[in-house]
Amino acid sequence: MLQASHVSYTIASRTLLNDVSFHARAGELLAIVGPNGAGKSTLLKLCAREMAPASGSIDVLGKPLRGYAGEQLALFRGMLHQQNTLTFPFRVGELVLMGRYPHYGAYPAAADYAIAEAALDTVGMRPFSNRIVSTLSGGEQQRVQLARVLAQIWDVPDGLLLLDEPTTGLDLLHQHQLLDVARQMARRGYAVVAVLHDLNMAAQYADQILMLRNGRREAYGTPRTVLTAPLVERVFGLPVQLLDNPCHHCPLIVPIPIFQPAFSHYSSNT
Ligand SMILES: Nc1ncnc2c1ncn2[C@@H]1O[C@H](COP(=O)(O)OP(=O)(O)OP(=O)(O)O)[C@@H](O)[C@H]1O
Repeated sequence: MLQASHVSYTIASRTLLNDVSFHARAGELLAIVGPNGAGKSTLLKLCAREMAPASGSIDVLGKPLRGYAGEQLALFRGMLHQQNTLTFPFRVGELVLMGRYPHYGAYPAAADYAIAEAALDTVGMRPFSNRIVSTLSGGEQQRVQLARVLAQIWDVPDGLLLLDEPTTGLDLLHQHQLLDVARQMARRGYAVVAVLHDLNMAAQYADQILMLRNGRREAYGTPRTVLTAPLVERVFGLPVQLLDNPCHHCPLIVPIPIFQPAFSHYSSNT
């Protein structure tokens, strides 16, 4: 579905991504993981065509990403950003219906309303349809934004769903619910790419993992091949123990704290 080949990105003579290649396949959820500043969001923005690579190529459905018109892309590529700022007091239902905008002419059709409602149902936010979005909690807003993106690509056969740290601000139930929805979208035939910080969530939900460090591809493959203790330790700088998750038959990463007491230099004598 999406093929990135030898992608590099430079800004102000600083290389943020260096020779990164991967394939996001239809039917699969690909997790991008890595330490802060590794280049994960930058890579996702390149995949969304919000920016263009300095070198290398990104193809979608066998065609260069840069060859698509913006309106064409909006029909099948949805992107959930880390932060979404609203400058107008939209209601929840209105905002989600906006996701359908690329698909309708002057006015939404009955099918667009139905899809917006179904997307809100999927994230459990339909009872909030009439609320002003800014009055919702952070996690509720995140779920509404996901519904908007889902509504956008709901009825296309081979959509591309890009999620940048989608579980931020969500409670335990809704973190899992969100990634379950993402995986269900993948199983419906979409290619789903999600930037995730929680390696155990990536292990549980991703079909493939791309691990970045300092803008470079450090590892790429199934959770079992990528999430090894030596690699996680090397990339994240934290010793971990690797167990077998008995519920999901995937790796379970247990960090081993190495930190000194943070306030030891403020002893009672000082
Ligand atoms: N416009 C910019 N100008 C200069 N540096 C930038 C710019 N945008 C991003 N960077 C730097 O590029 C690096 C990669 O940023 P990016 O947001 O892709 O990282 P990330 O892996 O998503 O990090 P995090 O996990 O903290 O969200 C960071 O060091 C960031 O400071």
